[in-house]
Amino acid sequence: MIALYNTEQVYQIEKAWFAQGHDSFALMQQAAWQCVQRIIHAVQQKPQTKRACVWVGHGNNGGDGWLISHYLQKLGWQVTTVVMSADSLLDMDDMLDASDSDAHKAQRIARQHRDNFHVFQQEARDALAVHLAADVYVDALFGIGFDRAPTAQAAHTIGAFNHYAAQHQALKVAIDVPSGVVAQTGQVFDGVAIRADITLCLVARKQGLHTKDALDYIGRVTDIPLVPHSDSVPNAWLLSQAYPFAARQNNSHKGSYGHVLIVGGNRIDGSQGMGGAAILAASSAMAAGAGKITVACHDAFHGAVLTSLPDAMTLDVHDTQGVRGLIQSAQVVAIGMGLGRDATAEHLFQAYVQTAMEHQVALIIDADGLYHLATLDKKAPDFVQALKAYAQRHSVRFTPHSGEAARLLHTEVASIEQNRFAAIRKCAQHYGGDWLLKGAGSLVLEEDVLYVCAVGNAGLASAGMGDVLSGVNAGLMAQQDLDTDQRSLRQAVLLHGMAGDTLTQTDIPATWRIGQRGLQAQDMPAVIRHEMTTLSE
Ligand SMILES: NC(=O)C1=CN([C@@H]2O[C@H](COP(=O)(O)OP(=O)(O)OC[C@H]3O[C@@H](n4cnc5c(N)ncnc54)[C@H](O)[C@@H]3O)[C@@H](O)[C@H]2O)[C@@H](O)CC1
Ligand SMILES: Nc1ncnc2c1ncn2[C@@H]1O[C@H](COP(=O)(O)OP(=O)(O)O)[C@@H](O)[C@H]1O
Ligand SMILES: [K+]
Repeated sequence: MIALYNTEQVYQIEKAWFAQGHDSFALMQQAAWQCVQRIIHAVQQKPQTKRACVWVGHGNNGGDGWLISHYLQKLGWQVTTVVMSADSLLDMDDMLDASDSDAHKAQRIARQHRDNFHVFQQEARDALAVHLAADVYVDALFGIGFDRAPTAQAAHTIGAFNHYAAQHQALKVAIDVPSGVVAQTGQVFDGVAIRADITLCLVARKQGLHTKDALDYIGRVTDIPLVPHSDSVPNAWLLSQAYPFAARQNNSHKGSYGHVLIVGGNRIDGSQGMGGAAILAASSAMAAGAGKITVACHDAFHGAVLTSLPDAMTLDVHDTQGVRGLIQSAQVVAIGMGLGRDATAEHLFQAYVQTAMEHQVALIIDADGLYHLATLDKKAPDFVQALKAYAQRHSVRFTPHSGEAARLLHTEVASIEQNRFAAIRKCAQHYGGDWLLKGAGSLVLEEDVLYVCAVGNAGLASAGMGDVLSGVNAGLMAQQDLDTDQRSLRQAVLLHGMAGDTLTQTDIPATWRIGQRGLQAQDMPAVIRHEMTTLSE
């Protein structure tokens, strides 16, 4: 698994390196030289490619850019350097000063040899345009120092980079981070960021590159580690490889693989109801290999459940006696998918979770279950505290998307989105247990270790996909013959994402192939089963 670091950790790694007596400017030179090697490698298919346009900012990322310009020129390339702001330009008549920053040293070296640069000005874009024909566009505007919404000048420069690179059909190479992407969080403000084909990530892989908005901007990421840092503890890990499943024992029976109870699929006040949520969760739990499934849903849906999933048993979700009885014999209760948000559903939620705790049953709390949990956090704090205490000793998984997480933390969605890494940690601190924060580049916090999911795609952005995931989760958790990794939350998230990727890949048998548009939750269970088989081989 690739280790992911937050911005402070990256600065810390650099600091530790310098503290050992290494020179910071030498590191910048190394960074630039290696970037140049990668750029040359990237264009080797087209050896006539020797025109670069390097856009530099005023910080150290810009320093990398000045040196990249210089080295490419030395290698015979035709290079234009575009400077974001005239403020960062040095007076070349001044002597090199020992207190010069690394970025200034870099600029001085580049300009001493050949002063071929232009200052970007929004109002004079047309005059600049004639200098911008190039095969490779290098983005050295901002790196990890970019941590807030761009200024107007930054936004205009980023926009112009994308515009002219597209006009010249240039390869877009981002140095360290595509400018406009916050390396800490993956956030991009109002779609203003460099759309890179390649990101050359310096020193250590930044956690924000693989989640949220960043996914649309990073292109292919290549690491240039520069300094040894294997002893530094990363903030998270990039999840891409599921654990293989062990074969089943010959001498086993359905009881060996656990009983899953799905509680959801309710119907309130004569509404159409949400029976589909329970059906999707149940069929996915079955596809993930659970031995036995019972669906506790509104009795209006019992016929539908049996038609689509004859392997399941049904029970009326309002039959509290019956459901409580079944909870005692289940290995896992997955509660909330289409449970409804009225007072009766809230009462059922609290009662069933209480029973699961009394009988030490593993829990998955999703969808409307999370809605009630947020309400109960204010209304019945003792219950929420008891659940937290229970989660210290037993398996409890909470699986919100940003909207549900916001409600659980009694805040706005925007504040979750601003820093999903911080949000998932807050959720776990407040409620205990293991957490999944869903969305592009989902975050998993399991046994206090943070993961960023590198599989899955926007085809999964359709109704019912979360219910499928709850089912996979429940199905894996129920199978006690599997080891902890194989039953883990991260394994469920991986299987779900992998099935989505398989369905939307272009190089797979036509039977499985669909597309991101029109991918439906009901397409998933069969492919989840296929992924599990592939992993078992
Ligand atoms: N010697 C070193 O420490 C090394 C640093 N390296 C490079 O240095 C980069 C980090 O450099 P810096 O810390 O100087 O940061 P940056 O070069 O990323 O950006 C710095 C400047 O941008 C400003 N800024 C931040 N957000 C902004 C926004 N939204 N709009 C406008 N301005 C904004 C900051 O206030 C700061 O002045 C790395 O990403 C990497 O490219 C590499 O050369 C490796 C060695
Ligand atoms: N753009 C995306 N890229 C990757 N995964 C996504 C994307 N959009 C949604 N997903 C995944 O699909 C699932 C959707 O779950 P959820 O929002 O709970 O849907 P629902 O409540 O409709 O079932 C989550 O696992 C989520 O991470
Ligand atoms: K950059």
